[in-house]
Amino acid sequence: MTTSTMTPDKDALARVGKSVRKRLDADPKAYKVPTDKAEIYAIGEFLSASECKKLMMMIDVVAQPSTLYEGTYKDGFRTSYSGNFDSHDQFVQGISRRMDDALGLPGKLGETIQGQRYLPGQQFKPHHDYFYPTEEYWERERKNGGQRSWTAMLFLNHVEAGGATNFTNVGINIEPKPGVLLAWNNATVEGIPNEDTLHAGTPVDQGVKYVITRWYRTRKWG
Ligand SMILES: O=C(O)CCC(=O)C(=O)O
Ligand SMILES: [Fe+2]
Repeated sequence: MTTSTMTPDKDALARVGKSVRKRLDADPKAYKVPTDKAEIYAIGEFLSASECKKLMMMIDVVAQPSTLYEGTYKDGFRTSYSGNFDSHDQFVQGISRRMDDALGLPGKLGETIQGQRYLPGQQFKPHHDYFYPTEEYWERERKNGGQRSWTAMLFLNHVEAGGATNFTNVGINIEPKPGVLLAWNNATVEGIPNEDTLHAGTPVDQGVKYVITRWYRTRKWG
């Protein structure tokens, strides 16, 4: 078996990784987390307070118990509530475009923005955002835009206690702060899914946590 069949979309992951890296490195507002294990960037004040508020209200409308390919709500793996936004909504389209612009990626690569809400005790245990090509779901996702490259996540509010995004192997905790965009490359520079991007939405202890996420594929999504 060749490397490219063992690692689907390897060349595309390397190419997309490189172009986003170049874009973020040139952005004076983007802060690069100092680690060699993964490419993780943060941009502060990406959204205004009123945009965050509007998105939180929209999450309350679409939120249902979160689903997963592996593990279920019942297993306690991902106990948040989440839902996809209406991709035809003009406000959602504007936010999506700004995320695409920050990363320099064409919007067609991005999945519909997903909103997520965690109440006290709720969490998303350590996981990778990339797909495991050995799993049954892969055949569908392969045709659906292929492997996930970058993740862009926006924190919408301050959480009284808990709820940090923890990059388990890197050993960093990112505390929720309203309007902060967090973006990371799920692959290595070579285009191989990066195991060190393992991350968790740690349990909320007090308050509520709201985030939105947009995952980018290597090819046109959908
Ligand atoms: O809520 C978080 O901090 C992490 C969310 C996450 O990992 C995801 O939605 O893929
Ligand atoms: Fe994730």
